[in-house]
Amino acid sequence: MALRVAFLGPLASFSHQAAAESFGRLSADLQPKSSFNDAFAALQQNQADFAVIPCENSTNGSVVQTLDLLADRDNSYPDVKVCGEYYLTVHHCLLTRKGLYPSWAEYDGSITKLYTHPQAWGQCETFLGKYFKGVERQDVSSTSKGGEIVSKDSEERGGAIASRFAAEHHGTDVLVENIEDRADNTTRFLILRNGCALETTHKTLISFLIDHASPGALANALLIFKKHGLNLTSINTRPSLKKPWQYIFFVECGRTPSEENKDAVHRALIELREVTESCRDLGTWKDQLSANA
Ligand SMILES: O=C(O)C(=O)C[C@]1(C(=O)O)C=C[C@@H](O)C=C1
Repeated sequence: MALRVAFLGPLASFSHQAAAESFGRLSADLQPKSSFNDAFAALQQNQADFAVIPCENSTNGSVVQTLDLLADRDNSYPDVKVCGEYYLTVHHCLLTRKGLYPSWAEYDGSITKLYTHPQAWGQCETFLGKYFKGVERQDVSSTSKGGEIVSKDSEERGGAIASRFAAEHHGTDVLVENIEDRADNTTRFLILRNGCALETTHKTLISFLIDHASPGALANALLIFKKHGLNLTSINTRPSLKKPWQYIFFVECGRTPSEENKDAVHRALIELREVTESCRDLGTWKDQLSANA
């Protein structure tokens, strides 16, 4: 099953970008949620394996909503754990309904309302102070939500602060680009997981050669992994180049470390040496998909 990754939606938010960039290569199932609370709840209820949540911005400081959820004063999310981080460079644009203004050079100052996520205002204060002093500001659940609102409204002269990606997604114009106060504007996202659902797995890679003339030699070798509680996760072969049609087997196996199985790999290797022509321990590492505790 693909990894389920929750993030603040709708699609084309900065959180979506961060989730896609941090989990894209794992072909994850990216799940937009309408609030940070919903993303936390999905994780706690095992409806998501990970959540990608902003916690801090280089220009505007902490995302207090996230800190409040992590503070978890009423113990609603006891199993939510941080397992990683991701830095996203954040470039904001001013989005307006398609065709509303010909260009920024010809903008007549008629926008009456601006929409964005509360975090984004503070990242664009210089631009807003210069061109939109006194214009009404409406907080919305995400920058992408702001883009969606201005793409749909037909009466109002609204503007949204969001990404170029959101403009393309919602079919709005980009009236001005790079309106953030600082070109190095960066948001740090925390990667969260459910500490109960997914424990850290350690993976080990072992290679061995067996006597192909001996029936059951491979089965005997694989049974040793089973005996020591080592879960087989992949088997590959390459020609041994010693004899034609003889192979080196590469076996990857995983285990959730515990007091009982801490010597499992060592014990399995001792037994493997007895049933194989040769065998080699190629190393153990923390499985990236189960992440760090
Ligand atoms: O509104 C979005 O697009 C989000 O993903 C949220 C968020 C945030 O809360 O920090 C993410 C990155 C930017 O800093 C602005 C907004």
